[in-house]
Amino acid sequence: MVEKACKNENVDLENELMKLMNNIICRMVMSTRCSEEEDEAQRCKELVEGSMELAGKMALAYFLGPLKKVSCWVFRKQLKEIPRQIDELLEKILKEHEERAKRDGGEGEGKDLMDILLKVYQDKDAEFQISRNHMKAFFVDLFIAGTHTSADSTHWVMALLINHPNVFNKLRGEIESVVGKNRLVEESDIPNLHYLQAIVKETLRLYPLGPFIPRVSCEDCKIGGFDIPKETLVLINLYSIMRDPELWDNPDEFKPERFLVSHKETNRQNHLLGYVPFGGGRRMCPGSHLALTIIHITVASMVQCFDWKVPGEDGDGDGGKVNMEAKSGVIMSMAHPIVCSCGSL
Ligand code: HEM
Repeated sequence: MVEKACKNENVDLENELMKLMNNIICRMVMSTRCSEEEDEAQRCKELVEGSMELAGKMALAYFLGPLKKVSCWVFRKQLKEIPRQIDELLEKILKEHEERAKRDGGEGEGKDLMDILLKVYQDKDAEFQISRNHMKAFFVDLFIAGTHTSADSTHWVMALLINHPNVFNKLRGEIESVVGKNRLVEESDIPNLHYLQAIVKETLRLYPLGPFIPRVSCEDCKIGGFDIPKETLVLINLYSIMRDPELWDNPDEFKPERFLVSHKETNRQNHLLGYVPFGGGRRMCPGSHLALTIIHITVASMVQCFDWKVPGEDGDGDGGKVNMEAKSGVIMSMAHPIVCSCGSL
């Protein structure tokens, strides 16, 4: 990004954010990065994208009921091929980790998640015995659930900031007053960046990445006056809950200030007002803290270091607005990814 800013070239934000989030998860899981030379992480990214696309198509067919069985037949080749390729890649990386651990006698530095799980896997006295398949499934979960979600949410935050220069400037002012002008913003600064946190919260309220969450009724029940028989698939519409005018003042308006209240009050409000971008209950997103940490530090760095502009109608790089339309599908991504200039300060 710095290179592109220096050359005054346009940045494809969706692509850059996806690379960044993939790098972060790859580093956590297996100490590798997603760059041109290191194809393992790049391969992970491609396989995750393939799985997401397939999962989206299958989910759509599933929700349409009778098409469920037909879709398994239509996508049978991909349903076999993608998991086989993921398994092959993960097996290779697991073997490399095992060999490295043997060489280091288990004392190597910089342990990643794979090293930690391998230790539990090899420990015959562990309280819970995990298998190789457990480990692989866990890594796939982390990649599928953790990369697109964080990248797309950051994308929405930047879109709203570009379209609301007053909010952008106020955020930059906050970063300057907390961090100063002589160093880069760090993770430890985040608790003091209240306006930043409010902006991210407000973005996730308006653009929840998973707008619907599925549940299956375990017994006959009534919801909102409707009879729901046992074992019915129910979709909970998080998007509508978070734009419900009964719960939120001017629900369609981007107003981060609504979250600038004391911590205690925010918790009370979130509870009462149905703030549910990460779902709720037992199956609530277990990655919410990680996601927020990543989104906060990414947005703060992008606002601290760069000026963001999308081309205007005359294509002159000034005063343009980002189109906020969402793509149709089970994930709420931007329909028109941002391509913009990012002059560095
Ligand atoms: C802004 C980013 C994210 C958003 C908006 C988000 C949202 C969600 C939502 C709405 C659910 C369904 C919850 C429910 O059914 O009640 C979910 C589930 C899940 N998320 Fe996230 N997520 C994000 C980031 C992450 C990250 C970074 C990870 C892990 C690295 C992660 C891992 C998971 C997993 C494993 C589940 C399934 C939980 C289960 O079924 O028990 N998510 N997420």
